Amino acid sequence: MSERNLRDSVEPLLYKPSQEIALSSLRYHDRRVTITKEFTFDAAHHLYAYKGKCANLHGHTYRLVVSVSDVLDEIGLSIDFGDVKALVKTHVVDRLDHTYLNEVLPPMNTTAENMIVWMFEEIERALHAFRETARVERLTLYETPTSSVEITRQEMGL
Ligand SMILES: Nc1nc2c(c(=O)[nH]1)N=C([C@H](O)[C@H](O)COP(=O)(O)OP(=O)(O)OP(=O)(O)O)CN2
Ligand SMILES: [Zn+2]
Repeated sequence: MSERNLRDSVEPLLYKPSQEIALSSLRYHDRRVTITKEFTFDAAHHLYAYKGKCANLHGHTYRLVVSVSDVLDEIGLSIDFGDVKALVKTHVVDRLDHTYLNEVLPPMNTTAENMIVWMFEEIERALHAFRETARVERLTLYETPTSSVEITRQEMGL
């Protein structure tokens, strides 16, 4: 292949400086898109008024799957994955990681169901303060690899 033919075939694939792209082409307008970020944390707990092994002190590696939505900004981002990471870590994950949940959470039985309602309220409050148009859409909390609970915005009555 001649040098000229090579240049002609490669040039269209090369990165173009962003100044050459019209700002309006960087996003879809007025679209709300849901993004999802996952977290893990380790914690100990026991259940009250429960007949079975989970009445005893034990631990889990919890997995929390957080889906949030927002309208796209001027460059086509809903919410930056990094902002969701910082917010969920600050308001939920770092408060629970390597703790004894029965002491750290507000007074409640530490079932996965109760925990996910509390998590939804905490994340929704922090997200709304961060950006008024942002919403929590869905949370899934895995207590073990085979046991999970889930709650949606609709189930929260929002
Ligand atoms: N509906 C719920 N049921 C149970 C909860 C709960 O929060 N909501 N919690 C427990 C215990 O905390 C237990 O640690 C987890 O239960 P389980 O999935 O039965 O744990 P296993 O390790 O036995 O799971 P396998 O993967 O089947 O070995 C109990 N129930
Ligand atoms: Zn448990």
